[in-house]
Amino acid sequence: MALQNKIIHLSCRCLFGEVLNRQFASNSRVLYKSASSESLRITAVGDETPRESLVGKETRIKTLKEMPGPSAVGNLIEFFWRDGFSRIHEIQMEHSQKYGKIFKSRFGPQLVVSIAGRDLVAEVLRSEGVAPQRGNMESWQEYRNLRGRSTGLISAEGEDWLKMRSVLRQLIMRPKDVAQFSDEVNSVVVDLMKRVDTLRSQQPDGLTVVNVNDLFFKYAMEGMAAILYEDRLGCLENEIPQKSQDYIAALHLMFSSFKMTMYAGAIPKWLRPIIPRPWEEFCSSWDGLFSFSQIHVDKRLEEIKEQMSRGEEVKGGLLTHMLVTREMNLEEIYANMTEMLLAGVDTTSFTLSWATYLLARNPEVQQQIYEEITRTLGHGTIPSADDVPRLPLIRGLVKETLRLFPVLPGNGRVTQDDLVIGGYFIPKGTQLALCHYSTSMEEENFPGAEEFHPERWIRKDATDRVDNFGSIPFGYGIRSCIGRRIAELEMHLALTQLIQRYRIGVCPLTDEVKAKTHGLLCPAAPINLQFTDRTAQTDRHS
Ligand code: HEM
Repeated sequence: MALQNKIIHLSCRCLFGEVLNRQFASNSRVLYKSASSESLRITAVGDETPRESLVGKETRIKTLKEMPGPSAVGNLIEFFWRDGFSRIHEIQMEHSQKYGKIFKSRFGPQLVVSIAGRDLVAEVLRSEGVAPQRGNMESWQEYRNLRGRSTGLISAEGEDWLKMRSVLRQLIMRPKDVAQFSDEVNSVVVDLMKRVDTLRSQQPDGLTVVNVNDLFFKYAMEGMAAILYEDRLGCLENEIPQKSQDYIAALHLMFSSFKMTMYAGAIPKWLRPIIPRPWEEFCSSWDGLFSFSQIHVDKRLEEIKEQMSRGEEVKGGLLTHMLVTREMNLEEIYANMTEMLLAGVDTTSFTLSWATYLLARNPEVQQQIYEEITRTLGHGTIPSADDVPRLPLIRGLVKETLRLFPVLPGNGRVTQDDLVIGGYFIPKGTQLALCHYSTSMEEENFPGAEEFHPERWIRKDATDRVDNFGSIPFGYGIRSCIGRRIAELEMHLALTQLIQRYRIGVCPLTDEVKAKTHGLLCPAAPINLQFTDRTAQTDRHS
């Protein structure tokens, strides 16, 4: 054992955020840690002397072998026989109830340690280094090497990731940076409302929008194009331009093969000549996505060049800034635009679908939110990013939706140091799965966890921080979602205007809709909703 007969440093963050460095002895079979210590980073330093003051307060650190978890065969049956891939969120819950807040699973040669406790998740994320690694991205990197493409923020690691992250962080991480996109987003919201009117007018009842996710997919795509490419695609028009239809089809293909993008890497390379299809589809869907982004980036680049050649001042948004400053090279810009689009469309559209579904099924909550909006903005005022802090229930609505339906039900990390988590020694290089879905459904983290209560997120006063590692749908810390503020802006502005204008109701066509995992947590059946114009009468009754 690598740590045999050595002193280990345990660096733990106490309740007040202070980092405590401790030394403990290890011998051939037993490692020790303080019973009260939390996240622990371990470094072997080759000294055998235990700190006397700690002796007696210690508990034994257990090994991975001792960690409970489902058997490898059980996992195989669960995933391949019982279609576990579409029930990852449920399996998380079942396993955490059965094996506890930390357990191990084996997927072929890959050992994964699942962390299903709020405080343990907090420990892992709070003890991260400067460039955390999310998971095995080998297949993504292999595609990029094959085509001479750059990695983007999702697929990059180490120095490459740090460089790109520091560029993008300055541009889109703070609410005030994305507030400047308010007008662009609102112009897309106007098109969204027109589209709602058109779609419901095509139904016999004049109210129903069938499969709202299709609508929100187009809204999210249009919104992302407006922000990322500084361009409009016409996805929400009655007649979608052919070019944009092709893009949408390409994106649907990309998203529908998302599972493939996640699992193609799991198929060993030597199997590719025998089963070539997964890898081929994986590559061709990436080809489509990269070329989609490249067309838009190149178009903006040409416009900038022309403006410069005419001696005009170049003004613009995110892409213009990136192209003019060249803090990233062109290939890195293509890659980041591609990966941000991939990350930003389905995530936002599924969340909007769930949010409207929850509003429809909870009319009293919808009415409270409507009243907050009219009280704060009056009737018909178009909200901007600056208004959102004055609409705590709209923010609570998005948070509560993402708690109940976290688009990414789990997240990954590869440990970059030896760690002790939950009393177990976890060697460097171990794949961790952070079980966000199960922590967000735990009663001890969220009383009445199954219920929809947007108001649970409202702060009572300035000291009341509703930080809860039980629900961190955008992740936490240095490697968290870079697009969080963009996604929130798109969702807050769209939901505020939808609630202002319509009473959203359940439709007889839709019964209860369950969630399934398809890469992301998405509705297992189409969500059909009714959008009734609010009038003086419907304003008062829900
Ligand atoms: C409801 C909407 C969204 C949700 C719930 C969401 C959630 C997440 C989560 C959980 C992660 C992983 C964080 C971690 O590993 O700690 C992530 C990463 C990421 N997201 Fe989002 N996301 C959303 C929208 C967006 C949007 C709109 C964009 C683009 C503008 C975006 C771009 C990214 C990127 C580039 C990363 C990788 C960051 C890095 O590795 O440094 N996301 N997102």
